[in-house]
Amino acid sequence: MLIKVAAGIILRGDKVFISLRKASQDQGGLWEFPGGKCDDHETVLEALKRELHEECGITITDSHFFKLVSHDYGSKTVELHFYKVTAFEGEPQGKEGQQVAWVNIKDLDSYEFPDANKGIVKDLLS
Ligand SMILES: Nc1nc2c([nH]c(=O)n2[C@@H]2O[C@H](COP(=O)(O)OP(=O)(O)OP(=O)(O)O)[C@@H](O)[C@H]2O)c(=O)[nH]1
Ligand SMILES: [Mg+2]
Repeated sequence: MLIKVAAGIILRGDKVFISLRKASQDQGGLWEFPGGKCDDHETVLEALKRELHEECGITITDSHFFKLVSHDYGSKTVELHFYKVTAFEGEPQGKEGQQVAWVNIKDLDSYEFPDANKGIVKDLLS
């Protein structure tokens, strides 16, 4: 099964906004870049806008494609489309009750992310 996912790297100065996946979710207890699965007939950018509005309460006004990562978790393969989100309206928050944090980009490696994110975290640190 191939799952297409849009994820936003929400940036403000030298900080990035991350959220904690709930224990009940896949990869629970790990930090992530907010986002989610693309619906049928939806572009990745539409999915990114919808998911960041649903999960963080923001409206994206500027974003740029950053990287595509395919990762095989065994039971499924995710195709993660990462976008840098550089301008938005509203203050990001955990709209679904998830724990969230603004962290310094240089400290990103002290947070535990899913395996699929390891390369992205490295890229952001370099
Ligand atoms: N949003 C997000 N998902 C990620 C990241 N890294 C990663 O491996 N994933 C995987 O991508 C898949 C889909 O993401 P999701 O669970 O956020 O999807 P969703 O918001 O539509 O959730 P739902 O199906 O509960 O409605 C999950 O299997 C998740 O583990 C990441 O940085 N951000
Ligand atoms: Mg999600």
